[in-house]
Amino acid sequence: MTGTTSKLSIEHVSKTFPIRGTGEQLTAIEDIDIRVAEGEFLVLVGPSGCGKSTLLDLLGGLTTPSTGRILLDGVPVSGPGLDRGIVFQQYALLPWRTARHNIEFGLEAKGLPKKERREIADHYLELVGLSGFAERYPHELSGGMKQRVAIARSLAFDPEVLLMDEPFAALDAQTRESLQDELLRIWKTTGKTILFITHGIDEAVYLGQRVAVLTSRPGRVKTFVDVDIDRSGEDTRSSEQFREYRHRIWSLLHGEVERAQKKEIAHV
Ligand SMILES: Nc1ncnc2c1ncn2[C@@H]1O[C@H](COP(=O)(O)OP(=O)(O)OP(=O)(O)O)[C@@H](O)[C@H]1O
Repeated sequence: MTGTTSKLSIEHVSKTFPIRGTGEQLTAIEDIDIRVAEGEFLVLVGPSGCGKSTLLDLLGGLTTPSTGRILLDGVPVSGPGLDRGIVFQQYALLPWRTARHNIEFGLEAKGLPKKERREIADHYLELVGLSGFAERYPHELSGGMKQRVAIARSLAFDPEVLLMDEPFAALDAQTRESLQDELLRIWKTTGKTILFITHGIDEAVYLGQRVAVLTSRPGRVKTFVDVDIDRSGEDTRSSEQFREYRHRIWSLLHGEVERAQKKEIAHV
């Protein structure tokens, strides 16, 4: 895949941080090279501490790479922008705004008139299955519903890519699985390019067209796995195909998780 056809290019990106009081540097991620195609659903999976949040901060334009570069539609990312929608583990909804007004938030920043904002917000409320909940405040919604609002809010300003940082990690297993289905449906409907970060192997296999397996710190791409499974059946997660992919990714991650745990214990 060449740089010109990629929606999002992460080109040989490394990030180091100074270790306070030592004069030394910690390499959080090293030589990460990922090209995400337009409309692709790419999942990053890696052990704790491998630099997933560091990479997301770089993609969000909150920090800059120590080496390498990040391009969106061929243009270097130079700061935060509405061309990237970010959905976090914690819903980050404004508690004093209703679901509809939370979704309208990004549209206000874009300067859209009130009527248009409302129409767009209602469209995305419908897309995430919350048409009847427009007037509810976040504390009146379940965790799964709040995350649906967060997804709707990110989609409403029509970003070029959707960056998702363990968005379902705080939800119970059943809600998580139903939101995974919803997300696949939304992805098919909107054709958005999605980069999804997770610890979960099942989640990675279920959602990703392609899964990038990361190493323990410093985070590097160990390998890419193309996931080609039939998700149209009743219980995809129990299929033989699914189990084979899960085992393959588990095998790739297993050693990395052990290495990460040893490092944590040794505080290195
Ligand atoms: N601002 C910073 N200054 C110094 N070190 C940092 C900074 N941010 C992250 N690190 C270090 O970089 C490494 C990667 O951290 P990061 O939070 O990106 O990992 P992660 O994969 O998101 O972790 P987790 O899965 O546990 O959330 C860690 O060792 C962390 O301590």
